[in-house]
Amino acid sequence: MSHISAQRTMVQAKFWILRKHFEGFPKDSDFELKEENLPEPQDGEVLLEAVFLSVDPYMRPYSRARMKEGDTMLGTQVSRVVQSRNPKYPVGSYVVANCGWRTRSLSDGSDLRLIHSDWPKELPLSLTLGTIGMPGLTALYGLEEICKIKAGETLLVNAAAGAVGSVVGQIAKIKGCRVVGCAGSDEKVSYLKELGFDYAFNYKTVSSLKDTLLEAAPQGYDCYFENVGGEFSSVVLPQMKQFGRIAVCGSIATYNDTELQTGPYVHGHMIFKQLRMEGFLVFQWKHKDHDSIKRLLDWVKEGKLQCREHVTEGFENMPAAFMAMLKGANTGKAIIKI
Ligand SMILES: NC(=O)C1=CN([C@@H]2O[C@H](COP(=O)(O)OP(=O)(O)OC[C@H]3O[C@@H](n4cnc5c(N)ncnc54)[C@H](OP(=O)(O)O)[C@@H]3O)[C@@H](O)[C@H]2O)C=CC1
Ligand SMILES: C/C=C/C(C)=O
Repeated sequence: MSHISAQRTMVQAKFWILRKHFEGFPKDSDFELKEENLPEPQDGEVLLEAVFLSVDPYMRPYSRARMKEGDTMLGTQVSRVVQSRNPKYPVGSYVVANCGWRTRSLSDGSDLRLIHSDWPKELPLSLTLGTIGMPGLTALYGLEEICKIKAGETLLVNAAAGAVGSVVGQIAKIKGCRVVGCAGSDEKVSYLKELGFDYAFNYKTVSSLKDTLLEAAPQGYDCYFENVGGEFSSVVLPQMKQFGRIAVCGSIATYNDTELQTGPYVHGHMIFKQLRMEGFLVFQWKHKDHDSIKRLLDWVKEGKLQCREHVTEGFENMPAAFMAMLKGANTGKAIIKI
């Protein structure tokens, strides 16, 4: 009898594993879809059902640094609590969960952030994975903690139509800056103009990146929010102003490289322009997240911060959505909807 009841309470979960470490750009065959049965939650545990999942650039470098072949693809999701033996997370509540590419998961609560029940009805919960989540916090901290941006300054941001970049540009505008952004298609450039960027260009079609940067800001740049890395930076550095600040947030142009890129050395510009260049990870300011999330949410509610999402339907399409994001298919945050 007890055997029958145990069988009845199992639920099926699907999950994507890293079948083979990526070599260069990821391939379909690097991923594998698996299934397993999950038991009922034990004391302190909850059973989660994924509603929205995130695909992010960090999954590419972190796959090598933090995963071994056979591991579940890492990542965050918005999930609904469907069974609970943890009073902090009642049935029906929603959480941001750090449980990877999975449809259902058991959690002891340690990797969850509750989305408060007063979350505005008119806003999709998926924003907690984008503008009002990790990418939005990255934009805010990079600007305030690293660039220490001030009204009247000129900022350059690349991958500007993406999850982080679109928030960077808009916050810089809120703070009274002149904002120059670039992205990889004309449609994205139109979006940047809609968002209020002062100058936007398609880095894939300009005849000279150097001349375009010069035209956009003849006096140079006070701050550079670096999302891309590689050759692009070599062109930007000479155009920084004295005492310019560079927030090194990401290096997506190099994540799929099999050999290290070399470029012009930066030292001359760093010294004679007295530049400050600092790499950072968003988690450094975790202690500020609670207040920062509220600030981002308030800006969204006030209409000062606009959000766009690139939504892919279906858990089975996660690898395709991830690879498409790495190729630039997304405008705004890349999200998977179950
Ligand atoms: N330091 C931190 O704590 C964090 C860092 N990041 C980093 O920020 C960056 C942006 O992340 P996120 O906003 O989530 O992603 P995005 O939503 O911006 O998506 C990635 C975008 O990168 C652009 N891109 C891809 N390949 C290249 C290339 N070779 N050269 C130039 N642009 C390219 C594409 O846009 P396009 O069409 O314009 O080329 C693509 O849409 C990444 O480098 C990421 O690793 C993100 C979160 C936290
Ligand atoms: C947390 C995200 C890190 C990067 C580099 O994307």
